[in-house]
Amino acid sequence: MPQPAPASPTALNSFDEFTRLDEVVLGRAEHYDAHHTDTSWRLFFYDNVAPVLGRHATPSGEELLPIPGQLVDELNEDIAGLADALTGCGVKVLRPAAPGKDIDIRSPHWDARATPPLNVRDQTIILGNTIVETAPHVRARIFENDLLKPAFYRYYQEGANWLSMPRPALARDSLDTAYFTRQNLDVSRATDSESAGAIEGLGLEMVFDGAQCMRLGRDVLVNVANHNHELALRWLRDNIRDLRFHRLDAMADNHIDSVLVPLRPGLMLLRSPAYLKYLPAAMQSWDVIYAPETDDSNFPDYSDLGFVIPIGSRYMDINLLSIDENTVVVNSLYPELIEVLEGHGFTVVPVRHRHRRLFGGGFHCFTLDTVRRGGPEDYLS
Ligand SMILES: N[C@@H](Cc1ccc(O)cc1)C(=O)O
Ligand SMILES: NC(=[NH2+])NCCC[C@H](N)C(=O)O
Repeated sequence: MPQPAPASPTALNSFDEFTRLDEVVLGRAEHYDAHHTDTSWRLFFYDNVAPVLGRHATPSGEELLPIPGQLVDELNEDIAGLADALTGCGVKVLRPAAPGKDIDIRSPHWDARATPPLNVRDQTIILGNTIVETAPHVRARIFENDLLKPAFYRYYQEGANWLSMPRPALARDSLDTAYFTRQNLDVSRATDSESAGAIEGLGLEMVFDGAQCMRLGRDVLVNVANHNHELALRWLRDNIRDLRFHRLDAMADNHIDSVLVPLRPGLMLLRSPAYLKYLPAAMQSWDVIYAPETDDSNFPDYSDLGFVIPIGSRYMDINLLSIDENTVVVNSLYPELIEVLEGHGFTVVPVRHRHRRLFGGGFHCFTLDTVRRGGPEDYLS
């Protein structure tokens, strides 16, 4: 049943992924007309893009990979549908500011075409009453949170705490390739075209995205797949003293929200049984809904549009957004999942989302849930 959201302004309060949602920031895609495929981008998406980078059809020297305008328009249509659905559920929807044009950014060591604030889950974690800005991996995303600052200041005025991890320089050797080399994967297709400058003596930096975390009340799961992430886990533990951070040992290359989504205490959605072993012991006895198989017919056919790189996997739609412990917003183009969730008694709000593999985000990625009703409960004992 839709419940009215409280009158604004509201204090920041978000400790988990599933208690009743009252307020959310929803990303936007205006001017998402290219992927800047520099080394930091290629490494970040390597799991998904390596096979395509290997094909002779790739824009090897050409770093700006254009995205057809029709796809951006369709994405914006789908996001508008998501905004309406959230409002219809009684959730207050805030938006980042819109970039007015394509923006080229430059640091002392590199330049990049800025990514618009679409996947707002990625560069921030809300931990209770604290906004934590994380340390971007992709150079094109380093100023992305500027467009969320109007919202962050609003919460700050209402009493939120606000912290930022040290901003990484993302110089030539800042990123750790260990996750790939440990699997004997050759990363040269990502690193061969590196043009960024080096900073003498710097080495691996703290680099980490908010979407590497899953929040469970007083506990937070943190995916650590390399030394960049290891430094960030230490920073989280040193700076947020009242939550318990659990290290997931390389459950994925980086983000985990298309692998695992806690649905309510004692029940989670998981990509497959192979991922259980990464979870804290207490979660291994939770009930699990495994993501039903999909095939290519669930995804648009882009053959008429020429070369379009899928930066997201087929599992992107696991990435749902909970309105409360019984209500979830799910991509209508994943009917197999809707059926399973309804079978478990969930009310599913279906919203169409076509191009999730091109822009690399589902509904969890597109949103930053700033106000939920739950507190720092102990769900793990
Ligand atoms: N393999 C990564 C790469 C990726 C990250 C973010 C995206 O938006 C898209 C793709 C996926 O989990 O997590
Ligand atoms: N918060 C996000 N942007 N999550 C996206 C994770 C996508 C994941 N790499 C996949 O390809 O399935």
